[in-house]
Amino acid sequence: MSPITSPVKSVRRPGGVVQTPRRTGEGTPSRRSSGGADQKIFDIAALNLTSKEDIVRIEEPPPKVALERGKLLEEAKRVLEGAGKDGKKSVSLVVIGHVDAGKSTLMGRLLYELGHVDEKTRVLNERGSSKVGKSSFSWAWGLDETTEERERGITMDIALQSLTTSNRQITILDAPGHKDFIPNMISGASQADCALLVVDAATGEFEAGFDRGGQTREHILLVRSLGVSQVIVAVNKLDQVNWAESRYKEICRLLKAFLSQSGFQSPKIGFVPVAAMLGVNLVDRSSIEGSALTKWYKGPTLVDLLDKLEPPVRDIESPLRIPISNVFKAQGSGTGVSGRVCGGVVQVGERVRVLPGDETAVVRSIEVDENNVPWAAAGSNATLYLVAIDPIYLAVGSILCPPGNLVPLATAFSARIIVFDIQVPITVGTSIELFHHSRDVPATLSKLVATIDRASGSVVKKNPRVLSRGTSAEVEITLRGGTLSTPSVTGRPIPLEPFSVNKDMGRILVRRGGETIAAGIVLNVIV
Ligand SMILES: Nc1nc2c(ncn2[C@@H]2O[C@H](COP(=O)(O)OP(=O)(O)OP(=O)(O)O)[C@@H](O)[C@H]2O)c(=O)[nH]1
Repeated sequence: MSPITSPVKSVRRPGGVVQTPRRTGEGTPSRRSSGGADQKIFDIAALNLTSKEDIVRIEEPPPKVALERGKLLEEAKRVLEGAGKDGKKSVSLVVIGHVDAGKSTLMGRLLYELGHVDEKTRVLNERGSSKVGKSSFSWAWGLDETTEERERGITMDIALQSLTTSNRQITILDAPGHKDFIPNMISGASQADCALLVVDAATGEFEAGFDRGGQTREHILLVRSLGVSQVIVAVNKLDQVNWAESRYKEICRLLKAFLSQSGFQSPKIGFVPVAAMLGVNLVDRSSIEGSALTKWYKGPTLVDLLDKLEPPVRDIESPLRIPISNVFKAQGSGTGVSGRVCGGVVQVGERVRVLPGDETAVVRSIEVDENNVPWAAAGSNATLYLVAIDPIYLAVGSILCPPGNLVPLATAFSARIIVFDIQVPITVGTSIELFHHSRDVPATLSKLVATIDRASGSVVKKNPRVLSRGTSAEVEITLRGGTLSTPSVTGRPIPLEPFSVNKDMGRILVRRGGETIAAGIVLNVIV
């Protein structure tokens, strides 16, 4: 079969390898990676696949499976139930919020406070950022690693980090806030269990993010639609408003109402006042600056809240599903792919099928949170090093599954969607951008089957002419071919599974003209 040509985007692993993205998506600016000294640039298109080196790689004897299936499941269950390494439960957290809310600064400072960033790196980032006149971004430099991100002072792609608290092992996905990079944010959010929403308390800034068109609102709706049900809200930059309790309370009140309306339940929403740049109330608030906050705030710190995040139930009994969010050249032999395990368990030595396509690969090794592990179960954000496959068959958006239990391929499917707060109603034939995990493809809303009552699920109107804001509806979606900017008639099939079979695999987002217009779940594959 012909090689897969779907667009490639990247998720960076700090200090690791980076792949140059080749995206064609509407509203998705191309991103050039700087290729820092410790970063190896890898472009699939530039690979010389017929070189001797690659042939040797492909022929390397693959490792053997260590555990028989039943034993593997037993062990995975035991570890997940009784918690993982060091008795810590694992959760993944996407950091979201409007542009410049302070997401990268917060994570950079938190990693430092928790001892995950050494003093030498901190000083280097401080000096480097000050040299280019961006000293206020020195903490963000710990996550924004590319030259372009550092020069522009914005996050453009997802940065992966991990940190530990007393009871949790947390994988952090720092998402870009700028609206041009929403597709990358969606890719990160679809790999997360929980969200950390950062909002800027400064006068006018919170409002800019929260008003219609602001990313605070859009990110909340997106993460909830992608299955995230726990959120911590860090009300940041309180130093900018003189640590005013009234401002904090007002922001909490507005956000709580919007979060509830978006489907978050009260016990799963936490609020915490912070000043990321000064490090106040992240791990403690004992500093001089923190004393202004302690006059009225006696609640938990950010770390206290992180330490209580509850991992959702992991579906390890279901067949293996790993949507690929990143592909890169491995050091040594093979190709690295990373993504969230959305079902089942994978172990070293297993053969996996890559969909779409006819190819299989063997798992040479697995990394979770930068540690080598013998297996990875549902819920893990894992990196798999694959051998016995030509890397040209590995692409962002493809799915890894067992050769004997494939994900159906679809060019048309039915879905239940909820229409967001849109200005222009949706009509039959609307051209859309369909998002499924890290894949985005051109598609058409080919049929409006019925509008549905959100509470009872019963049909309100069959064959409606239009769908307006807030409507819930059953629709049919047909993929189109080509690229998002130059679509053609026939779409290539993509792997899709109904929500009733696998929740993580059955969620979709619908965008039009750079705006997210609906979220939904896959009901049935039609063809
Ligand atoms: N005064 C003050 N400034 C802060 C604080 N936290 C972050 N900033 C500043 O806010 C600006 C934006 O910070 P970033 O961390 O890059 O924001 P971001 O949300 O990661 O930005 P994007 O990812 O590009 O959306 C920087 O100039 C920071 O120094 C804070 O607690 N107080």
